[in-house]
Amino acid sequence: MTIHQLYERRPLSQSSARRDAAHFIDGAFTQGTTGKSWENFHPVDGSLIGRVPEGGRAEVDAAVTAAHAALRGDWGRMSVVERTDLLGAVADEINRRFDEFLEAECLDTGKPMSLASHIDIPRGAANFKMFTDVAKTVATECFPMTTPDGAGALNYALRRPRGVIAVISPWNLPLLLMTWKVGPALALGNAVVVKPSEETPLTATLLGEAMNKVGVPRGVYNVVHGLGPNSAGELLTQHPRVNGVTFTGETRTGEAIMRQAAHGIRPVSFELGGKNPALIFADADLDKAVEGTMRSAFSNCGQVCLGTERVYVERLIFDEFVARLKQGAESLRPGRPEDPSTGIGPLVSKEHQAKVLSYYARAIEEGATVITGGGVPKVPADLAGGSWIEPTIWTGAPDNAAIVNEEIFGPCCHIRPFDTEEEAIELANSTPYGLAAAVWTENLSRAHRVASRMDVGICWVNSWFLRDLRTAFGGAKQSGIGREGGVHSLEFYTELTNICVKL
Ligand SMILES: NC(=O)C1=CN([C@@H]2O[C@H](COP(=O)(O)OP(=O)(O)OC[C@H]3O[C@@H](n4cnc5c(N)ncnc54)[C@H](O)[C@@H]3O)[C@@H](O)[C@H]2O)C=CC1
Ligand SMILES: O=C(O)/C=C/C=C(\O)C(=O)O
Repeated sequence: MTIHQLYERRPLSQSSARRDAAHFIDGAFTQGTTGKSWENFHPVDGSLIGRVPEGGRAEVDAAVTAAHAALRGDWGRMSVVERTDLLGAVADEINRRFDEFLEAECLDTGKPMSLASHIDIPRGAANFKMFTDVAKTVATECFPMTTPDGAGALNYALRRPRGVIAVISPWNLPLLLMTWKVGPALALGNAVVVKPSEETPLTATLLGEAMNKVGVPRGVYNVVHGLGPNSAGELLTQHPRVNGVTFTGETRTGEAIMRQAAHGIRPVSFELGGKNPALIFADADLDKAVEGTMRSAFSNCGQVCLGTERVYVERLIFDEFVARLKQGAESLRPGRPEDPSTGIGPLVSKEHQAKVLSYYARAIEEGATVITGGGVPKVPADLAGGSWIEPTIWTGAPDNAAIVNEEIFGPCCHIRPFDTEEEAIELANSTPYGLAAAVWTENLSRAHRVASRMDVGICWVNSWFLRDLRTAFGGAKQSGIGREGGVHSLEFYTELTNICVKL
């Protein structure tokens, strides 16, 4: 039976029992001691999924203490092979319980199962597998040197785990983005305390069960739920015994976390916001460019930091491109995650819907022309409680408009014509962000030339979100600090100790 057949008769929100989340500290699930909690709602219809406990100082302290104990205990003593075998088993366990992870992720986010079953959950498992390979093949540098007595000396560098890593993760790709950090952290011998987004607590909690099932020692993987400021997020990133902080989310939040991590000089690794451009040249394969931009602007309801919110199209094909993207956007039918014909899910929450709608209103004030969308779609009565939004396309806004410069994080883009390659490059680089770009052209020389001038961490040519996990991933300018992925993750998750041996 396929996952869609499983849910054919009953919506996901009615087919599962109420699910309360729990902290996972030192290998055990707990509701903690604060007595505070919040309600977690299904963004599709506003139904209650369950309650989430809010962690405080006691939970954060307990989790950090457990993580240090794990580093001093069995986990710290394991060989790389033993450690990576266990993490391979975690990946297998995610795959074995694939449907449970899928259901939890779609309950929390409302995203279509067709999307999460192809991207979120498989990547959750792959993030563990990939970094076990990296950890097993880490090389080290060695510099033989001469000394005045002629005997010489040998320098070699040992890579050691950094220690206890705080992982602060967002709600748009909850399991994928959390394991993208937990995978390398653990493979390289660290222990983690995760503070998942308050919007999406379930898959991080479920991963605790997988860790216990395969025998990952207690204290290696900890989860403390809570909010950001004045709550578990701030307490964790300020905690004096946390040795490094890795974060994916909004740039302004990154600034706050950086200040918090400054106490005690803790290193940070940040993947932050974007206002990513797509450049569509007249010599592009238009079918591919339209299909790629459809995905980059609208998939996951536009809640992807790498998504395209600015599209620059060579004037010769501008009208045709706009017409075709409009047609595509209007074909996206809102629906429940379990419905295979669903083209677009809701935004993650009512709060985020209000934010995106405020930009839709701002677009009008700024003089943009609404090509399609701009509001809340009509949905069947049983979905009326959800945080739905129309895929939206604008043209004609001035280059300094907020909708052209600020990250909206919704299914929307502004399309503007350009006349020369030089102009397109200048427009693409014109925001303080520098996460990703997409260049669409069939001209090989132009592809390389333009890509090399994008001020971004990741530039796709004739594609989008094509991910090889061995590559450096991260943002330039205000879109991040550092790179993760493949051997690049070694930089943040390990400390180098140079050993100089006099011969
Ligand atoms: N570029 C990206 O990858 C993402 C961008 N966003 C954007 O950010 C906006 C705000 O959404 P949020 O969920 O609030 O994202 P956020 O970036 O504020 O939060 C992400 C994570 O950081 C935590 N956090 C917030 N403040 C903190 C603090 N002072 N110390 C420690 N942890 C803290 C949150 O609890 C959550 O786990 C969204 O409307 C969206 O536009 C949201 C998610 C991902
Ligand atoms: O593929 C990845 O590792 C990450 C993809 C998306 C994000 O980082 C994001 O939307 O925040």
